[in-house]
Amino acid sequence: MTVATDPAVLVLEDGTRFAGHAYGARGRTLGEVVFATGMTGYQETLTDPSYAGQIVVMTAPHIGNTGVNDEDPESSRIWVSGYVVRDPSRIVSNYRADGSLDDQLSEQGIVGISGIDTRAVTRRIRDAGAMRGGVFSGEDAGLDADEQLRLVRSGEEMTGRNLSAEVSTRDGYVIAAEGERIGNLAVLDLGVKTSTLNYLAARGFEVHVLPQTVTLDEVLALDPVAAFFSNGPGDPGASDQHVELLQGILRNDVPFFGICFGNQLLGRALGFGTYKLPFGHRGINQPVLDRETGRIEVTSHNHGFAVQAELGEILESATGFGRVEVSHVNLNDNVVEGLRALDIPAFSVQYHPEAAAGPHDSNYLFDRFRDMVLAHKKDSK
Ligand SMILES: NC(=O)CC[C@H](N)C(=O)O
Repeated sequence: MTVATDPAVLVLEDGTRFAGHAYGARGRTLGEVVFATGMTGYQETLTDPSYAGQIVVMTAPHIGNTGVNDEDPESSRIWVSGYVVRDPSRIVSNYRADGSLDDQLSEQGIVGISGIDTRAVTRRIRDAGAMRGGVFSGEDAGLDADEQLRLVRSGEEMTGRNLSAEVSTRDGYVIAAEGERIGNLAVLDLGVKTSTLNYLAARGFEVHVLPQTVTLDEVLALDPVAAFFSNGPGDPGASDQHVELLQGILRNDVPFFGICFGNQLLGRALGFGTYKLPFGHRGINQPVLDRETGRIEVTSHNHGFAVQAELGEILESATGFGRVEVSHVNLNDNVVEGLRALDIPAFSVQYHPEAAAGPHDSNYLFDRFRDMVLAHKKDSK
């Protein structure tokens, strides 16, 4: 494979410019520039719908070594709006590979840039916070620098952005339960990852994946043993309709588990606020404390927002759902990483127990969910 040498530039909204080479599709793309620290798992990152609207900078310097395959994607396509790497691999070297990352980015129209000092970009974002940015290549690389900056600054801010409609399934579908069947699980697809669905089906749930427009009546018509809200892109503060849906689900005594965006929506449903982190957590090496067991897990993350809640004591839901506690905390920065309601069967985590890509330390949460649902089923008989 030859590595392209035609010019491209990454422009940040503060005016910083990083010159590099075109990678993937040529053209221009805009988005929020964020960095991801995983040393492995670029396919899982690229296909995670939560990255919609974001230009992802990989801090691992060498990307593309293992090419691409059909087994690792977390959804049907690449969702990042742009991709920034330092040193793309010149060869594809893996027995599972059936193509190169560069080609796949081109095929899917994803504008990337290589030859970038990704450490410098990361330090800039870490110091100044996530910013809007743009990648310009092909003819757009030749645009006037002022024009490029104007375009970047005309891009949408992530704060206030609702992206659920862009990533959610249009039609509902079902994944059959494996083993002993527990019952129907209503899954709100806000950008769900395939691994999550597989883990849920493997725990005995008949997984009904529902579009983000689903109504409470439609959810209840499934006679669900539980409900699940997925990860997803955008600002949880802009998802009022999903907060209301969740409140309806909780009021109907349906047990609930949420991941990432789903955790933020549980936070809001219980009456807490959400806020934007300076540069977020994205990677597969984030230490999280499970306060119930005292165990520390190394976990997979991808979030730029978080739930605002006191860590110290037992809290009271301002929306009438009783007592709540912060169940998990990030040990790097004390950000809330999980919530548990004490008076209703509901909990959620801000990180990714499906671990794609990433360590499997937190897989137990799917068991905890199954156990909670089975206990609730028994109690309500
Ligand atoms: N992975 C996710 O679900 C991300 C949730 C939300 N979009 C955030 O950035 O915080």
